Amino acid sequence: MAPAQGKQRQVELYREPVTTPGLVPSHLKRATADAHPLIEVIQRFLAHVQPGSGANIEKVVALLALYKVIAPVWRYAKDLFLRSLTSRISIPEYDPVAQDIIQWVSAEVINKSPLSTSATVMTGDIARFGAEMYGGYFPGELRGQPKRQSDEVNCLPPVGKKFFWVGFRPFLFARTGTASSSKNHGGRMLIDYQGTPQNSVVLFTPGWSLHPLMDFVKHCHEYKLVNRAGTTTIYFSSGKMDAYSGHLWSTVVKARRKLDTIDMDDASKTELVSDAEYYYSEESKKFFADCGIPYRRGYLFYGPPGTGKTSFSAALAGHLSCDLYLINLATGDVSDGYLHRLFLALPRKCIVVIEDIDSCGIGREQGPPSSEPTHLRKSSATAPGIPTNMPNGMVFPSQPPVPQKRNMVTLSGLLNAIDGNASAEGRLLIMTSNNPDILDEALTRPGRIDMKVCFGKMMPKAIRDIFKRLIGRAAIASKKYTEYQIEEYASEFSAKVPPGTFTPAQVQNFLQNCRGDPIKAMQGVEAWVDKTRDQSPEEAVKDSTPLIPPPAVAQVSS
Ligand SMILES: Nc1ncnc2c1ncn2[C@@H]1O[C@H](COP(=O)(O)OP(=O)(O)OP(=O)(O)O)[C@@H](O)[C@H]1O
Repeated sequence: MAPAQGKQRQVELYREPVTTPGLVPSHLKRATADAHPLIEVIQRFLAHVQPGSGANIEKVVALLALYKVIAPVWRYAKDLFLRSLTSRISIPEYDPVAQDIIQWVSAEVINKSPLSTSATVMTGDIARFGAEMYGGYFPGELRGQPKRQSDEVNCLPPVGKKFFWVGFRPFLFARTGTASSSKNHGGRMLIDYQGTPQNSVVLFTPGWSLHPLMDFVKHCHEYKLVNRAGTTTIYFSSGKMDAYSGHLWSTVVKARRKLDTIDMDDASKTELVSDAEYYYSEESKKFFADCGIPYRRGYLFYGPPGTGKTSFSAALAGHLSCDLYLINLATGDVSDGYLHRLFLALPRKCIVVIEDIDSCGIGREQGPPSSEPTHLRKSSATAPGIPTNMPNGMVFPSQPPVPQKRNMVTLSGLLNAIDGNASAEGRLLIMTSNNPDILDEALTRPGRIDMKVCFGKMMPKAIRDIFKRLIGRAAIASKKYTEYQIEEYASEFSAKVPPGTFTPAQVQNFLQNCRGDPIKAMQGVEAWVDKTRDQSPEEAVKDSTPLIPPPAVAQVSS
């Protein structure tokens, strides 16, 4: 008998309350309980504490059933309102415009509102990943002070919706989830020109005009420019699209490098800078348009490694207040199609650098280069029709053979990407090369390359300048030396360094190790020159890098 009693008690305890008789149809009660498991718990609890209270249970269920019916109607009404009474814009998240908006919402809505209840929070390495996703900047990164990425916690808008006011106008900001996310907010996932789903940012505002939205987008862009003065965003192609974010480019934000920190021939620097400034002037834009010339400009920077080709490109981007896009074809990961997509995704004003263009095998399509050794050849910079500003007769040192990597980009693919019909206009293209002589003429012909600039080894003035910058500034700041003394030391130092022998990277490396001490620099320079003179730039830098010996292993006698 005992087991049978136990069974009956169990049935009483867990009898199914949704089947209680009443006005609410039982299938609706069942649907409610299915949608909200908590209802089941409440009903069971009420049935347990007050077994005869069918009416109470009925009220709870009736209320929730009402909610169940009203919720989709409310959603539909809200959607109908958004569709018919608001204007909206959708922007793929990889687009810089979307990143400007995300930054604004992060800084002005999420971070300032005490009522923000959700955010995407990132820190450390994840923050770096976030920086890549969100265009490389953080909401806290204000007044040109990039924060250290490793220990900052940053709040970005969560996937979902955020409502805010700008003045008297309400806005609704929505971010879709990832391509694989089940919550992708009404299917507002954008499909890019390749048919790949992209995360997107959607903005709504009441009214039937797009103007308020466009004004807001402009406002976000200006906000970015103001808050990010003093930094340069560097985009680099990793060769693969990020499967999570769908981004073609990864980014880092760096403190803006000033042009006066690049030691090079003054005439070349001035000519390059004024050419680039003119290129982006209104007058030049009009000239290109009037003449029907595609609005593009190209430079070839050539010279030994470590002479500042990439550094100058970054400084120029900072000077022109635009972003820098770096493409390294030598990784072997970039194909013709991918390169084409990279160029399609460029904004109108930017500097694109294709690094070490000679090292990826491009230029070999038209047959092997001259058999004459590179270090004996004269520069081809005096090609007719191209303004040059390099010292003629420049002789390059012998270069170690560059290991050829798998080359997935063909010359025709590269030409098509940089100035094919589909290629965007407005960019400034810089190709860098250690061996300009082996480049195919089609690549460097006027129209594709408008200026060739040599980045050579250090001459006396540049040596004095780098000494004053790397040693003099700290020494004067310490008040141990006067400006006059530093001038004297700089001249003495430059007299001891043979001209045209060392790259800026080599001299920089030596001076850095002197830690702002001019006496140490003067004492060590002759020995350094003797030791380094015959080394290749890479060997010299490696050799002067202090090695920390492994800890001594204690001898244990048995
Ligand atoms: N002309 C220069 N003025 C100031 N610093 C320089 C200059 N050239 C090189 N450097 C320093 O040397 C390092 C390497 O420079 P960078 O990468 O710009 O050289 P590069 O010519 O682009 O080399 P590679 O051909 O290997 O890409 C950087 O730290 C940079 O600060």
